[in-house]
Amino acid sequence: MNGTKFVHIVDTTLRDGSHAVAHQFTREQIKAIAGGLDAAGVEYIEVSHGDGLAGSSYNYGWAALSDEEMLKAAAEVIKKAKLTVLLLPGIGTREDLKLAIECGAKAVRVATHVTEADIAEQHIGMAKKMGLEAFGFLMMAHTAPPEKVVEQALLFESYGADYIYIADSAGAMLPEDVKARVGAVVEKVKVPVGFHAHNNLTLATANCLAALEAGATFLDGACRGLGAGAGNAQTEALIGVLDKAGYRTGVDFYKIMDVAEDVVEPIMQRPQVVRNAPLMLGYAGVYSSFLLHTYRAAEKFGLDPRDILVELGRKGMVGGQEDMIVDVAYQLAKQREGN
Ligand SMILES: C[C@H](O)CC(=O)C(=O)O
Ligand SMILES: [Mn+2]
Repeated sequence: MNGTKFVHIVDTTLRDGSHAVAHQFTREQIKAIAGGLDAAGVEYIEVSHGDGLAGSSYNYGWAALSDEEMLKAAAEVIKKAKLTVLLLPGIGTREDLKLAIECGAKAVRVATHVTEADIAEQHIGMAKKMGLEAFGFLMMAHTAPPEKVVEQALLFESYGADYIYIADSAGAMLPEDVKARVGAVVEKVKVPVGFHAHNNLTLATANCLAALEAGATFLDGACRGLGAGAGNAQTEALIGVLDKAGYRTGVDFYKIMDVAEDVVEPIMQRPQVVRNAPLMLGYAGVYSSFLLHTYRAAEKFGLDPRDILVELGRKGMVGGQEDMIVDVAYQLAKQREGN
């Protein structure tokens, strides 16, 4: 039992979940989900295109709504939670961040590849100057050893980040991998540390517990797990598990289950189960956001999505290289023809 240890919950249904609905959330859906999460007591509600502010594009996928429309819809119904946005340096700009604040954002997660924290210096600095809570979010953390993750986390901290997040973007980590990275970072930084899981290997909730054991105090979830690849840790399940394990979250278990079942489940385009391709994402260590792009490329070239994912993993493709998926599929198809 963990006595009275408090775990801060960031729900990312309306951001990571955007990947799972091909960025087509409507105003009504955003209002219903954000309102439900707020009433359930979720502390941070992340709302953005799946790839962050200004992510709507040919490369990442066009969104049904602009950032402004999404954020305003959420802000209209949020009474207590902190409206949070994601920003990837190189995609989102100062202007996007200013707009997000005008729409009610209180926190930003500045996300970089795990070895590229240095590109976030200006963005974290300007977020702090603008009065936002700033998270440094290290993506694809399984690709770097713990010492490297620590080095990068310290950079975020030196830029003024209030919190550091370690993201298992490919859902590729085992609990021991999570403990090694989260534990090493917790030991070296002074700010609180969080963990963002993907369920590609069915380990999202177990990995969240491993992160807490290693000293994390922030966790991400998404209702029904709605997120890229096989999705994220299921917020409602996480709340139940944390309660049983003796942690407090301030989130009402019944209310969050109702948001998941009555509001999120009806809008899901497919059940967030671990099908073969998402499982292969985790096994091959591929960025979860590549899943839908891979399905499309597989269909176009008559390939098995798993073969494309294995090749993407072998090539070490990272977020931002979505355009290379078609290229890899084309090369594989040509090789097959040759054989
Ligand atoms: C931009 C990514 O989708 C951020 C994220 O959720 C991850 O790396 O995982
Ligand atoms: Mn994610």
